[in-house]
Amino acid sequence: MMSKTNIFLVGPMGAGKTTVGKRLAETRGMEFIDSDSEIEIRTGVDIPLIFEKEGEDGFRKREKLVIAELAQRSHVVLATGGGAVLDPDNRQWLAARGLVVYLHASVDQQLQRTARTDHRPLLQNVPDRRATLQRLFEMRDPLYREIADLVIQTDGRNARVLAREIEDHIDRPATAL
Ligand SMILES: Nc1ncnc2c1ncn2[C@@H]1O[C@H](COP(=O)(O)OP(=O)(O)O)[C@@H](O)[C@H]1O
Ligand SMILES: O=C(O)C1=C[C@@H](OP(=O)(O)O)[C@@H](O)[C@H](O)C1
Ligand SMILES: [Mg+2]
Repeated sequence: MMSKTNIFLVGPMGAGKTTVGKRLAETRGMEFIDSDSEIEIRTGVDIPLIFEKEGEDGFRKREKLVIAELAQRSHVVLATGGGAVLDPDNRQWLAARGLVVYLHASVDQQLQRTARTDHRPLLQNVPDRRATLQRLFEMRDPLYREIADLVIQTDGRNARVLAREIEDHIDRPATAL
């Protein structure tokens, strides 16, 4: 499948896109790119500062530029940010240019895996992190599903197992996908 040489990971914060993506790229000998890291490299500042100075809108514009460009690459594993699918153009580019893997996680699991992080501005200074994650998830889950070629349940499963499950799917004959 020539058009599917890329693997694009989508899903909510704490699904493990960055962690699983790195591992997958390593085992398959592919380049790993994280759209958030790419934005930080290009701007020279971190994501929270971009939100602070430019708001979420400013961040989304930068995210869109990066995704438009990275989706044109070949043979990459791209971990997107949890909100990358909000933009219809982003969804179209991702769907057209790679195998889209939705890493699914329950809100409880998202909450656990984002507990110690201070680099996710949407979860900072909110009165109820669970309610915030729940609201985002309800809004975004249909968008992840809209473009997913593959949905992987991540609750209680480690990154190694998840990377292998994705590999198993990729290496199956195309008819079985
Ligand atoms: N399958 C997993 N099992 C346990 N912990 C995980 C798993 N995937 C990720 N983590 C941990 O959860 C946190 C968030 O993971 P991350 O890869 O940054 O998620 P995302 O990029 O989807 O927001 C990190 O501390 C990471 O080590
Ligand atoms: O869900 C979101 O809107 C966001 C998720 C983050 O990426 P991760 O999903 O990798 O945490 C990052 O892009 C930014 O903080 C916004
Ligand atoms: Mg990430």
